[in-house]
Amino acid sequence: MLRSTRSTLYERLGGEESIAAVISEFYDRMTQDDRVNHHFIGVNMEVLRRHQITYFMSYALGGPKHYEGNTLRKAHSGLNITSEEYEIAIKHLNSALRKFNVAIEDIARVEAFLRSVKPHIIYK
Ligand code: HEM
Repeated sequence: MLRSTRSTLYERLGGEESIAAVISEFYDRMTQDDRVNHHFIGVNMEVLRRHQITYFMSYALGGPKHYEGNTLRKAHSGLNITSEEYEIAIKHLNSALRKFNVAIEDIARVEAFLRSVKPHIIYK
């Protein structure tokens, strides 16, 4: 069995195709959730989905793609995202990762990364 130190999260999640599926599931959940979906009114979801996929692949998961979107701080400035809304996003992403049978310790790694960028996303 591959030891976790011998492969990247990107590889263990199954590469680009699986990550795209997780991100789609994540956005389905976010846009169906009345507590947060007002943030996505008028947003080009296809562009957002693509940026998210490359963002996760390059920064969060150690994959090969290069993210070319806005910085997280710039993308979320003015959106007034609260800490509670951020927690809802974490829960939906965890559920999406579980649905695709990602190992619990890898889900924890993704969550730890996302917590490290929380100050860039929420409104203070
Ligand atoms: C949990 C960690 C999060 C990460 C890693 C993240 C990541 C990103 C990325 C990479 C983009 C694309 C930037 C671009 O298009 O150049 C983006 C845009 C956006 N995010 Fe997040 N996000 C997070 C949480 C949230 C939350 C909690 C909300 C709202 C409830 C949110 C709402 C948005 C919106 C509305 C945009 C589009 C802004 C626009 O196109 O004007 N994000 N996010």
